Amino acid sequence: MTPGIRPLVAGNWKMNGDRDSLREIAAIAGGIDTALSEKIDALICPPSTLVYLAAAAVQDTGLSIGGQDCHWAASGAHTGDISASMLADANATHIIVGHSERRTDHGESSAIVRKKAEAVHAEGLIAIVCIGETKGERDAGETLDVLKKQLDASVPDASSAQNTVIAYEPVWAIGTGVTPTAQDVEDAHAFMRRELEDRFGSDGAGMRLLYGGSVKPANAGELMSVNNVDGALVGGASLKADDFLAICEAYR
Ligand SMILES: O=C(CO)COP(=O)(O)O
Repeated sequence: MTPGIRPLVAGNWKMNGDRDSLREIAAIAGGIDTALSEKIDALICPPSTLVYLAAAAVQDTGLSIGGQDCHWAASGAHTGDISASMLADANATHIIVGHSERRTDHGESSAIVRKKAEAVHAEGLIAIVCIGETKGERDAGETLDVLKKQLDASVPDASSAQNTVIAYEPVWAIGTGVTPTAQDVEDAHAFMRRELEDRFGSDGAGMRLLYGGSVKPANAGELMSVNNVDGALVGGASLKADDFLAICEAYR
């Protein structure tokens, strides 16, 4: 938590979900009651095939719908890609950029991630910029160096507390059931906060810093109470309404 910052609990469905899954999204929206939505923002990022339908299903609820990635261009000859303006047109409010699976599977550099985040901002949407070290980098004691390099190169200069969320996702904690200790998370988030304050001043102080990587109902309470952790980016446990809502409940 950071005093004065409204938490964001975000689900990244990755390459999972079909139209049947809209029921799960409706169930999540139904579980974010008024009391909870006064305390947190809640977001699900389904595959792009479902964004428009999901956004229609959650209208006037405490749940928002986002995209998982976008191209940096608004339109053009980029077969298979989707633009931030298309996701905006489908009523997405946020777009994840720079997820480690994009960086690894698609060779995305921080320079590309930055261009994508700029495209998100240009559409008036919120960019969730992901950073995080690999196991090898952590073992070599390079975690904070990696975070600094990725923050510097991935986060656009025009970022503000309103249009940008940073998600710290240690690559080795994603989908493994293994998480860093609360102290390790606190150290990483304190470091990111200092870096962002140095660069963006009060906007850096107000940016939401999410933790992601094997967040589940059993560890959400501990992880979400860590200083400078302003919410979660949840993968596997966001696919089932009961699990995702149990994570949100950490903030009730
Ligand atoms: O990559 C993640 C969210 O973007 C985390 O995934 P898991 O919660 O499945 O570890």
